[in-house]
Amino acid sequence: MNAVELTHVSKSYGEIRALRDVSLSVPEGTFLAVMGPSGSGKSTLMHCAAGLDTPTGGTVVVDGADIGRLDENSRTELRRDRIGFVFQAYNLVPSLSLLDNITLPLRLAGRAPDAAWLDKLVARVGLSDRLEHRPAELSGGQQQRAAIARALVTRPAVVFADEPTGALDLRSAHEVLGLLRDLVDEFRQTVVMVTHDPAAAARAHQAVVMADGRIVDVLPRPTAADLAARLVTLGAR
Ligand SMILES: Nc1ncnc2c1ncn2[C@@H]1O[C@H](COP(=O)(O)OP(=O)(O)OP(=O)(O)O)[C@@H](O)[C@H]1O
Repeated sequence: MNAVELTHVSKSYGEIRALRDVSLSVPEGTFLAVMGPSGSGKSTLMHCAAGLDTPTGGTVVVDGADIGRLDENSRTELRRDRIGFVFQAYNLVPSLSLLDNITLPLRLAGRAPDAAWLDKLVARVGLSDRLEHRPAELSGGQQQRAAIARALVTRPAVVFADEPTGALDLRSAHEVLGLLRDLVDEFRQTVVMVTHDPAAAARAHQAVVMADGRIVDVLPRPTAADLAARLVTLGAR
């Protein structure tokens, strides 16, 4: 089954056509990277796929639910319970401990943590001995790993990661990407990641390249060199 399925999705902002007839399937348990020059529509694609923005045309199905047919409450619930988000700037709550940050989505949903899953997740992201710390006491890499645990705590159908390594040094970025890939391989977590970095996208199972609101390339098992070369030709147009 597909965790996410976009069919003929378009999105216009007035005269600007940010997405033009985009169709895309993300099978469960796979890792997809979305690349493309600035302004090509990556964020718009992700926002439409995550129910944060409403397409002008086409359909978006997440975890079997046609988002366009849901009322606002059901869409909010779907986002809260079935979708995880990881941002470039981590977006942890500074006043909360790491543990409270990680379990926040469950509290918002009025759900009790599954203790076994929480332990496993926290151990897997390497933060078991940091749970009482505040975000400011942690490195950027540790904060992003906490944000990844927070995104996974509800066992969502899909995690959307927007430039998750954009603020990290090379070594932390490598760790975070390795972690995302492992979560896909070990837990069959579906991940969709927007990135400008060909080396990051090369960790995905598949990469799509966007230009002018369209998907212009689909690369299975992408290499950093192939992606970098493709982006150079797009940038040169
Ligand atoms: N809220 C908005 N109102 C008007 N135009 C918008 C809005 N959001 C995006 N756009 C336009 O839609 C197009 C696609 O933007 P989008 O942010 O999706 O690109 P992107 O590939 O994510 O770029 P970047 O890599 O710079 O983040 C651009 O022309 C942008 O200016």
